[in-house]
Amino acid sequence: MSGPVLELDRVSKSFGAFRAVSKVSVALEKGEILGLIGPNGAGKSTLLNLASGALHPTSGDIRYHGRSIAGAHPHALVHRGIARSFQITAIFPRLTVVENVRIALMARRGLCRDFLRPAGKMLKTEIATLLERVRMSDRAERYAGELAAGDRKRLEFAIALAGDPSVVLLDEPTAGMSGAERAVVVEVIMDLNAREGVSLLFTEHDIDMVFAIAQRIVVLHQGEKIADGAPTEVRASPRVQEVYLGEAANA
Ligand SMILES: Nc1ncnc2c1ncn2[C@@H]1O[C@H](COP(=O)(O)OP(=O)(O)OP(=O)(O)O)[C@@H](O)[C@H]1O
Repeated sequence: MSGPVLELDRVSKSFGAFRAVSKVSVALEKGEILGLIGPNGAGKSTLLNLASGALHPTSGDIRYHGRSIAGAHPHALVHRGIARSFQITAIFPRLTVVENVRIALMARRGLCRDFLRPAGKMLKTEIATLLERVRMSDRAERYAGELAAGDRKRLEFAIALAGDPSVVLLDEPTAGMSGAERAVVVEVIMDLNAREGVSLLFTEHDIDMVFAIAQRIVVLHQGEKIADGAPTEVRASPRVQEVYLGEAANA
């Protein structure tokens, strides 16, 4: 089927009298890496929350493969193929990397009632594949709570990928990481997109990273979309320079 995988169609979101997102339209194409940028408070996280079902739009529609998903519960969307990775990682710190991934796989496959069975060999191949995809094979037996920021984020990717998603939404995937950790996370993101054809929509404060990996960039400012295009077009936009890049330069 052609057309966007995920489409936000003139979505608005108000919190009381405050409009955090105002009539924003964004179409994520199949296999695309789309970066969402904007100054603090521009509405990026709100837009990602609307896309993942964590928030429901005040008006406008959201479609996944052409069908409206506005108002759908996040769990339902995960099962349909939209995975969300959070700014604050949602992992079990006292379990190992392998155990965390196993639980994610079991949950996605409705095997939760088997939690108490000896789970040593269950899903071994799938777990190994997921860990390989996020470059974590060598950390399989480490406790999740002892991992460095970049490793935690990659474990979180593995958990998101356990549902075999076609769309992955990422909220600041390299936040709080060292340069080296960031480089590995970027490599994993690029690889997921290139090898698996996963469509990615991500927010990020690290502008260099956005311009390095995004194929298209949407810029928000005060809840409104002010640019949407190829990185070179966005970089050249006087409006973007004025409200966003100018602000960064003055910071
Ligand atoms: N639950 C909420 N209730 C009230 N206001 C909210 C709520 N969530 C977000 N806002 C407001 O909506 C605006 C957009 O917030 P949002 O977190 O989407 O921005 P952002 O672009 O992700 O910002 P940042 O880059 O700082 O993370 C902000 O002014 C914020 O204070």
